[in-house]
Amino acid sequence: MATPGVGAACLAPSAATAPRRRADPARARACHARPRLLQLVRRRCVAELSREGPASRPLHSPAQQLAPPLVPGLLAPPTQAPSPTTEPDAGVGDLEPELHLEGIDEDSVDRTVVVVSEQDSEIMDAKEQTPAKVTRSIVFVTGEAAPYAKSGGLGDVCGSLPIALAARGHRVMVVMPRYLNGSSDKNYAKAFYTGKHIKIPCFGGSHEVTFFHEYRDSVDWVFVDHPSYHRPGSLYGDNFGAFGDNQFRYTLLCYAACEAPLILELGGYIYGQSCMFVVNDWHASLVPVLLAAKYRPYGVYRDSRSTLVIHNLAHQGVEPASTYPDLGLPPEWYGALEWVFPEWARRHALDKGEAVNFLKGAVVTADRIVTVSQGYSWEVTTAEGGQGLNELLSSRKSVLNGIVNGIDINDWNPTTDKCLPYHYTVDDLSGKAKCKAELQKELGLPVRADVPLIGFIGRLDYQKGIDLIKMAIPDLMREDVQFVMLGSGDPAFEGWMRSTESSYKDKFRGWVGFSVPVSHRITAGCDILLMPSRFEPCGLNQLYAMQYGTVPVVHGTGGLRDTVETFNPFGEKGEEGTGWAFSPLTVEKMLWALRTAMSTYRDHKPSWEGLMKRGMSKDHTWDHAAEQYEQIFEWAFVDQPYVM
Ligand SMILES: Nc1ncnc2c1ncn2[C@@H]1O[C@H](COP(=O)(O)OP(=O)(O)O[C@H]2O[C@H](CO)[C@@H](O)[C@H](O)[C@H]2O)[C@@H](O)[C@H]1O
Repeated sequence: MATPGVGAACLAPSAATAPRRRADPARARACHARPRLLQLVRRRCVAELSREGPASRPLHSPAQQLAPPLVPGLLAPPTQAPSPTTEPDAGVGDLEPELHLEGIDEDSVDRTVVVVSEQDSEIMDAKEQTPAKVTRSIVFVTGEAAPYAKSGGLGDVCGSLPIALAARGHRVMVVMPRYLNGSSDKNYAKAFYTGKHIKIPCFGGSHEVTFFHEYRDSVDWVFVDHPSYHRPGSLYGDNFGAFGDNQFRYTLLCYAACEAPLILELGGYIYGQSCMFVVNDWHASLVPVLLAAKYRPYGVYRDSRSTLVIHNLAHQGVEPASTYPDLGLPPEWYGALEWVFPEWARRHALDKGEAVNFLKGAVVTADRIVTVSQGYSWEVTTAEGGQGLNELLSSRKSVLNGIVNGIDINDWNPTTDKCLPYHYTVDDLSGKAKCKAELQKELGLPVRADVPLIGFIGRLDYQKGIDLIKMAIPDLMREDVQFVMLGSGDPAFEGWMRSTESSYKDKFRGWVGFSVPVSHRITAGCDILLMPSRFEPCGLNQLYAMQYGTVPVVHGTGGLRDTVETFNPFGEKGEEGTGWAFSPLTVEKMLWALRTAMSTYRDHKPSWEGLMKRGMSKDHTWDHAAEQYEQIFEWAFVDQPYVM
């Protein structure tokens, strides 16, 4: 019997000797539905492994063979199993075979055994997926992923890119915390306790975490459970600010993510040591440091590589240098995380500014670095955009690339969106006008088709340029216009939104809060979406807006400049462009762009329709980006690990 493609790499003796096999989604599903087949395959692979020579040892379980003995005393499983808060998953690890597949060869499995969920078939129907040329075991590590937990664009990307990669044939796992904060608990209802738990030596103790798992859309969603993830508030803080123990919470996540591929038998067998770790932002940034400092010296993960994905350089996970011993890293690795604040940023004359910086740790240890747009990959190497890391990032330019995010078109699609009262397509926009009227009704604004309705959605944060909107509002409100803002964050801006609403009752609505359905209705119901971001690594709202025929007016920076083409009525092939990207970032320029957009809306209807249709016709799917990520992974595996 031939070895099936999915996961074969993880059990293969070495990257050099193991032929890489193509694994397609159908095969992935077949594997999950065929535990017996997998167990047989695994036994065979294990047998091959144990024939390897003096280095091999008897295998009792993959975890025993691969992890703790090689990293002495690092992550011992606790002696007593903790009592799970959810029923153990009978489906993980010890599945009882019911199907008799002996004698069926791999190819016939591919053709005949396809277990497709309703959701899967919808996705497959929507677009025929191109399989990847080389398939891999990919482990995403992230602080958030939609729909489980989301505070912004990071959650959107980590909730959809893994699915796109899995659809191309990769075996994909996403590791994130199991946040129980009251509002997100129900999202984890289908994730079950795996029976696996480990103790993590850090912060002066030994901290037990457990693993939960859900298999959905061909992706293994792995949730790390620990009491520090169970508290009210948002993911990273509450009304009093960021949680004081975030460094601890995400240290646990990183250790757990390094162990997960070695110990979790998902769909019957482990991911193993030949993985591509995709570490997102500072929350996951300790992973490449751990690979270099705590695994590779003991022979583990030498066949793995890591890619750091920078979604936002503004958050780096910086804490006092005195916390370094808490991280459980060898003292000689301090330099990887060492960070010294410039003098102006220190608190007093005796403050030496010494700190540890998680994101910096990943910048100096990851094999590849990706930013979420090409424009941003250049900006991070400049003093203006590098947030203090520009020199380091410049020194790694040869492995630094930009890939513009895609969007989840199953979630963000005006023809099927469950949050919308009416649906529409590029060929029939009548539903959009109805969505606008419904939105005006919902907001208590005068229901008028002729007035331009401008929207803003986003975190109320310095990055998003809310202060510019605040300065422009008195001028803008003199026009015949309606404006709706949805956002939460800085309490000062929240208060300003409320008071502005009471000053301009017929024109302005400020919705303070975080509501995904409302964000969909605003995206569909508005004519214009405003994004005056100071910097924007990629930006998703402008992509959603274009997908919904809403014309973006943005500051031409980072990913906004890469994705929004300014309207040109005299282009070579006639009218061109999908919106307005203004620059520099001043109130005057922003007002100029808004007024130009509004007059085009009012006085040049055919041009406006052209703008809407060109935006809607653009390909915003993940397909192209997923292919580019595969190329980055290829390059990473061609090279030796950056830090061996
Ligand atoms: N009050 C609210 N209610 C409902 N939904 C809300 C909301 N506030 C924000 N959202 C949603 O959160 C997401 C925000 O995504 P963005 O990409 O615009 O910004 P963010 O700065 O969070 O992401 C960072 O990471 C992403 C992903 O890489 C980059 O695109 C971006 O430039 C970078 O700053 C969108 O889905 C938006 O609809």
